[in-house]
Amino acid sequence: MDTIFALATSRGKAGVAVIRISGPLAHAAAARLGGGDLSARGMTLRSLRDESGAALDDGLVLTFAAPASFTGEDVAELQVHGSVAGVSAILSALGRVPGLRLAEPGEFTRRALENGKLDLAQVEGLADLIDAETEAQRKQAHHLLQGALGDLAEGWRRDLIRAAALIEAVIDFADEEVPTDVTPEVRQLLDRVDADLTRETAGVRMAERIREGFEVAIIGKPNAGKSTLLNALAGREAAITSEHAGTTRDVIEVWMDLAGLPVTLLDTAGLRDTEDAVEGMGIALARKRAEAADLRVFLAEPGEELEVAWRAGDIRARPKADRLTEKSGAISGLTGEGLDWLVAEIGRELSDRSASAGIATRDRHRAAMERARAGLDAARSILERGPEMYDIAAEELRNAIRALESLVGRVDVENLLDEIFASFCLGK
Ligand SMILES: Nc1nc2c(c(=O)[nH]1)N(C=O)[C@@H](CNc1ccc(C(=O)N[C@@H](CCC(=O)O)C(=O)O)cc1)CN2
Ligand SMILES: Nc1nc2c(ncn2[C@@H]2O[C@H](COP(=O)(O)OP(=O)(O)OP(=O)(O)O)[C@@H](O)[C@H]2O)c(=O)[nH]1
Ligand SMILES: [Mg+2]
Repeated sequence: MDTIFALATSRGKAGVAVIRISGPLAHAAAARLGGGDLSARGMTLRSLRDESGAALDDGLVLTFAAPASFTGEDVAELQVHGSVAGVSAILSALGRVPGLRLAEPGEFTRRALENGKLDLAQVEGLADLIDAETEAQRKQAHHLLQGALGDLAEGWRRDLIRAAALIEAVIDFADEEVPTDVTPEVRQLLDRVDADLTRETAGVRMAERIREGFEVAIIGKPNAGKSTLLNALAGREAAITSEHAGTTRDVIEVWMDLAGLPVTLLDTAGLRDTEDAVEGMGIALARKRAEAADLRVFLAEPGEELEVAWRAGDIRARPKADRLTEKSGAISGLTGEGLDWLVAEIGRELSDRSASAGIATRDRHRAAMERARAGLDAARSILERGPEMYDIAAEELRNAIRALESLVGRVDVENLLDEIFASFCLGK
């Protein structure tokens, strides 16, 4: 097994930078730069030198002995000054240590997976955690990293193994008097797992929204103040505004952390009938994006017709509150009136929806759970046909169990790994 190393913190100026080394030569390599023996697990301050004895930096050297490390291998860390030149000198010196090579993106985590330190769903959780930019994303990712999906899958797997064992006992004793009818217990086990799988599968859609972000489209007539509103919420001049109706044509996207939720706000062209071909293209695009968005803010007076379907949860905000005497439900991007109300409304609607998110977060999880359910459903209906069909039912249950095992990467993972690790940072 190669010994690999990489900068684990991001490149550039920083207080401290962490360089991680993992593999059989990790401790020897750290000792080579740090001078002298290092304890099996501990931290010492060392003066780091290259092979000619020239000083590189002073840093903390940490050692972890296999298997008690992040990767499960011998690991050493150099925690050095976060200097661009310093880090690059140390990385070059490590590159000259025979037997060491620079890690591929995600390679430390891949080793943690191979050594059973993390399961595949935890690896996905780790990737999501590193990508997390809002509180909702952080919580969801951390839950996955802690092994919540593996724990769920293990519970289901145990139930299905018990159900299969009960059925197989009947098959094995087919010629003898079977003491009890196993079907009530089997049915109960299968019903319970089926209900859990149904709920978790339904939650993936919302978990995906939290992972990828919600789209909220601002729509309204030209000149309603959509772009001014977008700029006020974004806190910067993301869109051009003017007194001319028909200013915005392209869809302007602004990412923001809205009450802990990841949201992309869309500013769109004002909706109206127009003879102008280019404006017409902008309006068609506005409609299309508004229809596809998770939520629409109608910046319009009640009764104003926008020809975009109103859906449950959509929000109406009346424009230009500063010009109104009756201000309820009105906002102004110009004066800031009502913006707290609008943000709270959007936040409340999206967090209500987020409550249905489950632990599973990806298409891969959904597909595995759907395969498990298909096997389980097949087993259940085959069981109804009597004991002579039990061997086929047991086979279906084994398919379901296998699908659950793929959830945590116990089986069928090889072809997935390259894809999953391709998105990892170098040094993770
Ligand atoms: N300096 C540093 N900080 C870090 C990491 C790291 O690798 N280095 N991590 C990297 O992602 C995260 C922490 N994750 C870690 C997970 C496991 C082990 C580890 O040594 N596990 C051993 C021993 C556990 C123990 O001492 O209780 C084990 O699981 O056997 C270390 C870090 C975040 N902070
Ligand atoms: N009094 C007042 N004027 C506003 C308000 N919001 C925007 N305006 C003004 O209304 C005009 C149009 O604003 P925009 O934000 O460009 O309107 P829009 O809805 O993006 O317009 P289109 O892009 O053409 O669809 C500008 O002159 C703004 O300064 C508001 O809350 N109160
Ligand atoms: Mg505009």
